Amino acid sequence: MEFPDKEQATLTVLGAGAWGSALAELAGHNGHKINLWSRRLGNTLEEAVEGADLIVSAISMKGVAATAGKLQEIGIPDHVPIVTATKGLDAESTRTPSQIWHEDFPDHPIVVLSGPNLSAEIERHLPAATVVASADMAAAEFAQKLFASSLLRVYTSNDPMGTELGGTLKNVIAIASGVCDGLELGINAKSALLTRALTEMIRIGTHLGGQTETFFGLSGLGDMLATCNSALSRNYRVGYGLAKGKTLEVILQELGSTAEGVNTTNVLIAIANREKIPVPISEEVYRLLNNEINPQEAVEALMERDLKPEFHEQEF
Ligand SMILES: NC(=O)C1=CN([C@@H]2O[C@H](COP(=O)(O)OP(=O)(O)OC[C@H]3O[C@@H](n4cnc5c(N)ncnc54)[C@H](O)[C@@H]3O)[C@@H](O)[C@H]2O)C=CC1
Ligand SMILES: O=C(CO)COP(=O)(O)O
Repeated sequence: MEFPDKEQATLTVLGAGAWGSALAELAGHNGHKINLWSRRLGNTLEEAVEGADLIVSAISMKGVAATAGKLQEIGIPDHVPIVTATKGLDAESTRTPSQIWHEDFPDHPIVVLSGPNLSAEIERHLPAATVVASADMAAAEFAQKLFASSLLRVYTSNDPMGTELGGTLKNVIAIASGVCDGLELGINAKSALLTRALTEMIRIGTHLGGQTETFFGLSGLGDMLATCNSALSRNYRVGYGLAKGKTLEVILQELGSTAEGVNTTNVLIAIANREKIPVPISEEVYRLLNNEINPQEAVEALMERDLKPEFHEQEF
């Protein structure tokens, strides 16, 4: 499929929160025309997608299925790619955002955009890199061209599932990392946590269809490093706040925006139990978020697990 080679393309960005606004600004910086849609802006979805060369979804996980359903009723021309930038798992169906978009739009190229992209840094025009991944390489290259600039280096990938799961699973680990820093456990502990967390992400991520090497790239390890080391990350702040004795309710109220890791942890544990995949770090995050243990007990539980080799033969 050939995509339009225009100086000025028209992009529709669904979701005018922190990430949707930053993505709109990045594409706008390249001279493209942006139609921004959100429930609060007052324009209709129908108006927003009219004439779009590409549609970007940056809405929170909880709104993806309903918005995709509405857009399906409206209909969009077949060749228009849908780029999904949401990092989460659907609470009801356990599907990823790209799976939802693909089921509703089986004839459209679906592209996943994910990487170490803290929106507050992007808004300050600090340099960053990201990945656009799709089974349709021409569509990934089209998205690459629209977003790449001196502000954002964009790589392509043919592994949408691995790219999407890296960005999604690391939010659970960011909560654990915030706990680690909040309890002031030190750099040895944090290095151990993040390294074992990557093994855990690869174990579940490859089981769900991602490629191992993708988790070592920008959308996996890269995003884990960004999110697990920055107080700009809302998921990190959830863990940090819990370690400092705040309740989840108060932390989320103070954040006032999306921390996907909370819902993702619950869905991930449902998947891990169903598929019988061990996810010990995520399991402790789950118990902590659900008031079954306190932060100190979570650390003790991880330290006291059965002794074992670092790698199983079948891993990697
Ligand atoms: N902020 C960041 O640094 C980054 C965020 N992301 C991901 O992007 C997604 C959105 O995050 P933010 O923009 O930061 O969150 P936000 O809380 O700032 O904005 C959320 C957006 O989703 C919309 N929304 C929420 N529920 C909805 C529903 N039921 N129907 C339709 N729209 C709905 C809101 O109106 C708003 O436009 C999340 O999945 C997040 O993990 C990805 C990369 C970076
Ligand atoms: O995904 C992100 C950075 O890549 C944003 O992280 P938070 O959602 O934790 O703020």
